[in-house]
Amino acid sequence: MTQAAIELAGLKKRFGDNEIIRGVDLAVREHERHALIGPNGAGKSTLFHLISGLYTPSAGDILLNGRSIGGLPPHLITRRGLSRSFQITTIFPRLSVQENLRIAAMSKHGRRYALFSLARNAKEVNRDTDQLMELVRLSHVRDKFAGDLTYSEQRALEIGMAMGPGADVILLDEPMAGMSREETHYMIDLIRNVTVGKTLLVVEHDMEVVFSLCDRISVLVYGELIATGRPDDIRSNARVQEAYLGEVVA
Ligand SMILES: Nc1ncnc2c1ncn2[C@@H]1O[C@H](COP(=O)(O)OP(=O)(O)OP(=O)(O)O)[C@@H](O)[C@H]1O
Repeated sequence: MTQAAIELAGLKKRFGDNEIIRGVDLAVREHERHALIGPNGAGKSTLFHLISGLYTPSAGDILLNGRSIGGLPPHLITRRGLSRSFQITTIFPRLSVQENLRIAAMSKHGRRYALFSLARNAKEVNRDTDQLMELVRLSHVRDKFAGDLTYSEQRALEIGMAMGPGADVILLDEPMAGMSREETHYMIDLIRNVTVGKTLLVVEHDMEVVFSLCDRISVLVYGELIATGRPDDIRSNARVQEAYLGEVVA
């Protein structure tokens, strides 16, 4: 059995008297694509904020590739190999696609910058930038301002930005939000490609995306996981049907 890429152990988050995450245990396996679903307000974003270091756990622990990251700030968690995208777009609109991805690629090399290795690093950064651009299929718009891209191209760029730091664990928060069916299908394929050999944890409301993209699914309801399993098991799980899926898939 492979080691978990992300492990949550008795994880809790309280805001004042309100316990939003109420003791979550979860092991996201290395190299799996794992979806986190649940009704509005279940705590999905809060869980992402905890894993990526924006929030500090009230109790419990978070392990990344077997090492505790609970309470570490976001930049140190990124350095340990975890990267995330946000519900809101986080690209630089007045920079080109190439410049945006270059910034992301540079953050991978940042710590190794030294006077005598500048030239070599610049070459590596350029190579990584081109690779990223190909991976998210934006080479044909490399010189366009990010702000002038179509909506789905911007989301693809955002995924490229998240991949840039060389992360092997990727968190995507509602990557399909606001997309047409056609754009959604394109994006499923793109995400499948960019996450080969990586671990993906994705929050997504679109059940077609979840069922076709992910190996396993976890269902969060009122801050507690009520089920984790393969798509077919989740689809036929009576508790999940009652708590969530019944409302979503007619
Ligand atoms: N900083 C905060 N302070 C107080 N309460 C918060 C804070 N952040 C989130 N909450 C509360 O936690 C609950 C869970 O919110 P969260 O955004 O994590 O849910 P979600 O499952 O991501 O919902 P959605 O699907 O609508 O995005 C909500 O009741 C929200 O009001």
